[in-house]
Amino acid sequence: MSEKTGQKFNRRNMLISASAAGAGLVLGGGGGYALAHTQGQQAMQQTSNNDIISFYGEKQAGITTPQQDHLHFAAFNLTTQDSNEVASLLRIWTVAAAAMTSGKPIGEGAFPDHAPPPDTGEALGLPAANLTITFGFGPTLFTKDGKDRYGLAARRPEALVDLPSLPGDALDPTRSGGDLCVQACSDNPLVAFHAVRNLARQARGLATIRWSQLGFNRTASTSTQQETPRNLMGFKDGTNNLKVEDPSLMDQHVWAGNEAASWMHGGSYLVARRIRMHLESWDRDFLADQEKVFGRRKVSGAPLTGKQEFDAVDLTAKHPDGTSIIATNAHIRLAREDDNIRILRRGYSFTDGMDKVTGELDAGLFFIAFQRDPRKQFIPLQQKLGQRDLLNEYITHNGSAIFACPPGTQPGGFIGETLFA
Ligand SMILES: C=CC1=C(C)c2cc3[nH]c(cc4nc(cc5[nH]c(cc1n2)c(C)c5CCC(=O)O)C(CCC(=O)O)=C4C)c(C)c3C=C
Ligand SMILES: [Fe+2]
Repeated sequence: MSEKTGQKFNRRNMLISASAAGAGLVLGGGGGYALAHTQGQQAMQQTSNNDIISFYGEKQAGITTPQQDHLHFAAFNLTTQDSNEVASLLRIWTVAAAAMTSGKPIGEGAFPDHAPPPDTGEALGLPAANLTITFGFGPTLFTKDGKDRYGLAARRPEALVDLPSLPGDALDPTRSGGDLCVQACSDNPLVAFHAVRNLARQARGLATIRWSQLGFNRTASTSTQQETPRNLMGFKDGTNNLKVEDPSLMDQHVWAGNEAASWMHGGSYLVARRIRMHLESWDRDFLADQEKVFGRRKVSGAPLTGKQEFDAVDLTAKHPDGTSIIATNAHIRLAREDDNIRILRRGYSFTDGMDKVTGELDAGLFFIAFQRDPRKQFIPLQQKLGQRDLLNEYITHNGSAIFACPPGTQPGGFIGETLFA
C-alpha cells in the first residue's frame, strides 16, 4: 500500500535555493530553471516532511490514502490506434506522476534554453501538498463500437461493465465515459491542476481530454483522523463512509481480489457521477424536511435516532404512532439497508458557475466511489436510490463514468504493466 514517505521536498525550497545562489528569476531563462531543479533535488535529500504520498506501491495511491481537499479529474480519449503507443503513454505518465507527487517538476537535469521547458512551471514554489495521481481504464479501452481496438478485448474485466441506464439519469455524453482517466487530488488546487495539465501535455498526439471536472472541499472523510466535511446542502457527508484504517474492510469492499482478472488483483473500480444539486429549491425547503431527506440532523450530523454524529443509525426505531423515525425513503436508510453493500466514497463539491438557461447555480457533488465490483455495489445501490430516494427531488445525475484502476507499480515499472504484459 502506498504510504506517506516522510520525505521533505517542496518546490518552494527549490526556488529559495535557486535565488540564494544568485540565480535571479527562476523562470527567467533555462539556466535559472535548471539550477532551481538541481538544487531542489538536493533539498529533497537534505530535509524531511510529511506532505508527500508515495506514488509507488502495491496499490495505487489516491484510493485508500486519506482524501485531500481538492480534485482535478480528467477523462481522456485515445487518438492513437497502436497499443504499443498506449503502453508508452502509460510509461511516460508513470514517470511524470512519480516526479510530481514527490514535489518535483517534470524533466531531469538542465532544461535547454531554446525549447519549451518540460514542466509548465505554475507549481514551482509549491509543496507536493499530498498530491496523488490515480489512473484508470474505461470500457472503451477494451472494446469500442464492437471493435477490439488494441487487442485487449479478451482482457476486459467482467466487473468493468458499461453502466446500465439508471433511474433518473439525465446524462450528458460530453461529461461521460472515457478511455482513460486521471484523478489528481491535492491539498493545493494549483498542484492538482498542474498535474492534469502536464499529463495532458505529454499525451499530445496520443490522447486528448474528453471531459474534466474540478472539485473543491472533499465531501467525504476516508480516515478516522479527518473531520467530516459538509456538502453544498449543508449536511455532514462521510460520517458512515468506510475508513481506510480498517484493511479488512478495504479488502472486503474496495480491492479486487481473486475473483477478478489477474491483472486487476490489488486494483479497484472507480465510478464517477456528476450530480447537480438544485440548490435554489433545496434552500426553500424547511429544516425538518431537509433532515427527513437524509435521516440526519443538519447541524450535528446525528442520525434522527441519536444525539451525536457517530451514534449508531437505528433503522427499526419508530415514533409513537408506529411510523419509522428514519423515513422509509430517507437517503441513509436506502444507502445502508443492506449492510453487505458498502463503497468507499471519495467525492468533492463542484461549481461550474451558473446555468445560463435557468440562471441557477451549476453546482453539486462530483461523486466518486471505489469498490471491488460495481455490479454488486454501485449499480444496485443507485438502482434503489434512483427509484425511491427523497433526495431525488433536489438532484440530477448528468455525468457518469466507470474505470478499472489497476494495481500500483514500483520504480522502473509502469501503471498498467499487468494489463500490457
Ligand atoms: C450510489 C451511491 C450514492 C450516491 C449516488 C449518493 C449521493 C449523494 N449522497 C449525498 C449525501 C449523503 N450521503 C450520505 C450517506 C451515504 N450515501 C451513500 C451512497 C450514495 N450517495 C452511502 C453508501 C451512504 C452511507 C450510508 C450509511 O452507511 O449510513 C450522507 C450521510 C452521512 C454519511 O454517512 O456520509 C449524506 C449527507 C448527496 C448530497 C448525494 C448526491 C448529491
Ligand atoms: Fe449519499
